[in-house]
Amino acid sequence: MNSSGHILIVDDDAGVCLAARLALVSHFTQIETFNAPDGLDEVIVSRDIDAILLDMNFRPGANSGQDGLDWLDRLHRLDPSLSIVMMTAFGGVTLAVETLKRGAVDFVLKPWQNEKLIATLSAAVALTHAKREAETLRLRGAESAIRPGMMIGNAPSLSPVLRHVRRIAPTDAIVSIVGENGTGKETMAREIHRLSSRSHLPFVAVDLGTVPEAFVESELFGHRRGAFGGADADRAGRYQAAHGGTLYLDDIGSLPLHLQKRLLHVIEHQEVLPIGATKPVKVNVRLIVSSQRPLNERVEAEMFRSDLSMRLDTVRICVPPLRDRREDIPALLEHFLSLYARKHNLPRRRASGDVLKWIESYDWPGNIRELRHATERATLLLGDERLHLEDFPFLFTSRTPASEGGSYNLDEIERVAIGRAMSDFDGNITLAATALGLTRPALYRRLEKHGF
Ligand SMILES: Nc1ncnc2c1ncn2[C@@H]1O[C@H](COP(=O)(O)OP(=O)(O)OP(=O)(O)O)[C@@H](O)[C@H]1O
Repeated sequence: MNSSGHILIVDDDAGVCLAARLALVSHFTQIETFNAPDGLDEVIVSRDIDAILLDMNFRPGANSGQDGLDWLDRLHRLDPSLSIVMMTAFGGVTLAVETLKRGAVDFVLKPWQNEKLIATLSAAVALTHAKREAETLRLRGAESAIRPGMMIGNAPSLSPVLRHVRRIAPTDAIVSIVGENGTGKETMAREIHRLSSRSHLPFVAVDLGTVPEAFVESELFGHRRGAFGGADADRAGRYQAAHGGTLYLDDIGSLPLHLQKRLLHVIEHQEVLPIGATKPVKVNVRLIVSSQRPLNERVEAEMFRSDLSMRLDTVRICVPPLRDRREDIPALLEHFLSLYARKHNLPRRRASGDVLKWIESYDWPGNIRELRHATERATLLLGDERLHLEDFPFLFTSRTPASEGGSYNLDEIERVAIGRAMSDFDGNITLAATALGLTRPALYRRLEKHGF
């Protein structure tokens, strides 16, 4: 029997490592041995390991098993799907039970019987594979809910945008998407790709705002081996990687001036010249770019070439901020609540009318991304299944400061005091009401009156 599997054996006794390797080598695809667990965390995050056979004691004379338990905890936290089988010459039943409670999948006593060792590790590898497959399916299920085609939104301010998207998607036109942070520009770009004839070919996204300036050229257009120090192999750029499909350049306004002419050339000739290459490579790519502000503002500031701006900005799609499409907030909230409940295996929380009203009236400066993160946080903080104002303390922080300047208007003073109390007590109604000298219903009435 040969179980495909990559096994690590960790024991300070080189003889034990050798004996285990000999017993296992013809049954698994790869065996590695280590005389100490130091550095194991790096190994398991950087390589595809299927099971670990881990000793309990690593220091001379130690026999308490504490080292093994500590490493078991550490590795298990790092990758809960990875099966760890413990081995010891000293452990009795108590220690065995303790390791199983802490996440080990099984326990082997030294000296072992080879058949038993092989069977235990085969089962451990199979378990790792099953857990990873289940995890992949679960995440795939969870993510698919936010994949293109499942875009949430039918607010009146979004409908003309979506109509426009559907009209231009099947063409090869370059599209420029403009919108604030987190409004869904990349989601929109993916939707355009999905609705185009290129949908079965790659969609490649590059956030130009995060690529250091010195690397942008190589990132986009690639390089040949030896083109510069550190270029030890040919590398295709993202433009080539998107061949046949769509290239999405986020934050196009930050493309360095000296590369703007090159991009224009690539668009016009549909060919890229990797750094250090002598012959250009033909590419067939549909380009979608995005920016937070219209590109002509960068042109006016002399940070962007007007010829490139005109080429990129012929079809412009403006994604409205969430505060201008509040009608979509309940659906988005519901969507993220069920997404994160599934992703984290937690009960799905429900938003009652009052909480929903406040969430809807908040301005969401970070737009859909902020709503998404706030919903994930609220799911993880799970107090009970109903959402409470305390789960969204920032709803009040942003409303507080308007009139710090010393207004004499009693109504205004009341509004500021309530905002501050809600913020100081993280949205906890009972504590805020007590601090303000009000009953809970009275505080609710005033929150409503002041439009919190
Ligand atoms: N219509 C939508 N329905 C569901 N989820 C959405 C929708 N639009 C955006 N999202 C989610 O909101 C988050 C932000 O979206 P996205 O990354 O597309 O925004 P962006 O405008 O490109 O952000 P940035 O300005 O940072 O580049 C993502 O997690 C995305 O899945």
